[in-house]
Amino acid sequence: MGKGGERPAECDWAAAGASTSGASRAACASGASSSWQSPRRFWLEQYWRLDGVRRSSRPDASAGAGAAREAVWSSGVPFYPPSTRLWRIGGRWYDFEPFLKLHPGGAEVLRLARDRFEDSTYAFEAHHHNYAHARKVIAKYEVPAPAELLQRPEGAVVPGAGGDGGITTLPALLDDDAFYSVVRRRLAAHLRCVRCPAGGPTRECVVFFWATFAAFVGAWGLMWASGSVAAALLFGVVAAVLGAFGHNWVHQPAYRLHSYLSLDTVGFSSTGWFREHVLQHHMYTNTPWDNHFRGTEPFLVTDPTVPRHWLQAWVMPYANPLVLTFGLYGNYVDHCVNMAKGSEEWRPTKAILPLNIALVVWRWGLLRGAALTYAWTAALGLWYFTMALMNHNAEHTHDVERRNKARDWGEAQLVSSADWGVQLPFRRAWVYLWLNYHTVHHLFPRLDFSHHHAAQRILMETCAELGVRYVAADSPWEIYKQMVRSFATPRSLYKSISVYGGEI
Ligand code: HEM
Repeated sequence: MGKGGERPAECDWAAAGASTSGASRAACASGASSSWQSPRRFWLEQYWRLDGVRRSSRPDASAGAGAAREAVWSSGVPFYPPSTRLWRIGGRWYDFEPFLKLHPGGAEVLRLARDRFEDSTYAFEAHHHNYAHARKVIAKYEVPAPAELLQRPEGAVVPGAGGDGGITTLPALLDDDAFYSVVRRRLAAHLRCVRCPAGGPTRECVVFFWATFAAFVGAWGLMWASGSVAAALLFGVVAAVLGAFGHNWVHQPAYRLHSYLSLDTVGFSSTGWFREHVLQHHMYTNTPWDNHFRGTEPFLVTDPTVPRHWLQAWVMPYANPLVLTFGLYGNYVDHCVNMAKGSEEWRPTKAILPLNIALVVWRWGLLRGAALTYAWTAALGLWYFTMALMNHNAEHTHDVERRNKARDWGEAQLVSSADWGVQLPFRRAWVYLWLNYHTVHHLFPRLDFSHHHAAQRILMETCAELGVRYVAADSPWEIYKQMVRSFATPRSLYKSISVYGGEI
C-alpha cells in the first residue's frame, strides 16, 4: 500500500504504465472504490439530489430555432445551458440518460453538469484520471448535434467588471501530448502502481478522519460542560480540521455521508459545496464564473481586474483576519438567503449550527454563550479561510494575461492556484489543512488528499520536463503577503478574463 500516498521507490509512473495488470483496489481504504449499486448509495443519492434548477419552467431544446432561454443561476452567476436533454463534451453531443444509473460518480453530478452549467467538457476531463478509458465509454452515447440549441439571450454576457470575460472558443478534448493529458496519465499509472486506481483515501486517512470526528464531538462536549474559552478555541481548531476533511470528501461521490458528517455538522453545506465548489469553482477557477471570485466582496476584493475604493485598498486587506473570523456565518447566511430565494432546498441539517449556538447560550447565558460561540467560529474561520484565500490570491494567480494564454485547462489551473510547503507528507500537512497542495488538488479534484504528496512530485517532474512554468513558495508567509497585496491592488486592471479561451 502507498502509505499516506507516498510513491514507493519501485513505483515509477513511467514503468507503472506498462505493468498494471495485477492492480487491485485492496490497497485503498474499504469503500474507496465506487459503489453505485449499493442501497446505501441509492438512498444517499435520493437524499442529496438537489440542483436548484426549476425544470418545469425551462423551455426544451426543441422549442424552436434560436429560442432564448432563461438563466440558471448558480451563486450569483447566470448560466445558459444550451440543451435540456443532451450533454456537450469537446464540441460533440451525448445522450447520457441511459448512463445515469451506471455512472460510478452518481446521476446527480451528471445532471448538474448538463442542467446547471453550459458545457460538460471540463467536468468530464477533470474527474477521470484514466481519461482514455472514460472517453471510450462515452463514445457509445454520442448522438448527432441537435438541430436547435437554446440560445443565450441578446446582451447576456459573462459578468466581469474589468471586461466581459470572453467566450472565444468552446473547450475541446485535449490531445495525448497536451500537458494536462501527460500529467493525468502519469497520475493514473502511479495510482495503479500503489494499488489505488480510483484515487480514494488511504487507510491512514480514514483512521485520521474518524479520530478527528471523535475529537470534534469530545471538544464540543468539553466546551459545553466547562464554558471555558480555551475549550471553545480547541473546538474551533478541531472543527477546522474536520471541515478540511469535508472539503476532501465533497469531491468524492462515494463519500457523501462523510462529507455530510464533516461539513453540515460544522455549519457548512455539503449539498451547496457539491454543486458550486466542485462544479463551478473548480471548473472556472479565478474567472467571473467562479462562485468564489466575488464571494468576499465588498469586504475583500479578489477580482484582479477592478479598482478598489480607499476602504478596500487601505483598510480591509490589513483587517482581513477580523473579517475572516466571521467567515462561517457568511457562508451560512449566504446559504440561507439562497434557500429563501428558492435556489436551495431546506435541509434539516441546516439546524445544526443554530442548535449548537442555542445549547451553549442556554447553558452559559447570552454573553458567555455568545463569547464561546464567537471564539470557536473565529478560530475556525481564521484558519480555514486564510488558507483558502491564499490558494487563489497569490501574485501569479492574478496574472490574467498568462491565464488567458494557458494552452490547456491544466495549465490554466497552474496559473490560478498557489502552493507552499510542498515537501510535507500527509500526516504533517494538516497544519495547513492540506490546502498547501492546491494545484494538484485542482488538477485532480477527485483525488483523495492522502495522495497529494505523491501527485506533487509527478506534477513538478512533468512541468520541468515539458517546460511548463510552475511556482511554489518556500514559506506560507510569502503567499500571505502576496494575498494581502492582491486584496489591496488590482494586478490586472481592466483586463478581460477569458472563461473559455484558446484550447482551455
Ligand atoms: C459530464 C460529466 C461526466 C461524464 C460524462 C462522466 C462519465 C464517466 C464515465 C464514462 C466513467 C467510467 C470511466 C471508466 O470506467 O474508466 C466515469 C467514472 C467515474 N466518474 Fe464520471 N463523468 C462525469 C463527471 C463526473 C464528475 C463531476 C465526478 C465527480 C465529482 C465523476 C465521478 C466519477 C467516478 C468516481 C468514477 C469512477 C472512476 C474510477 O473508479 O476510477 N464523474 N464517469
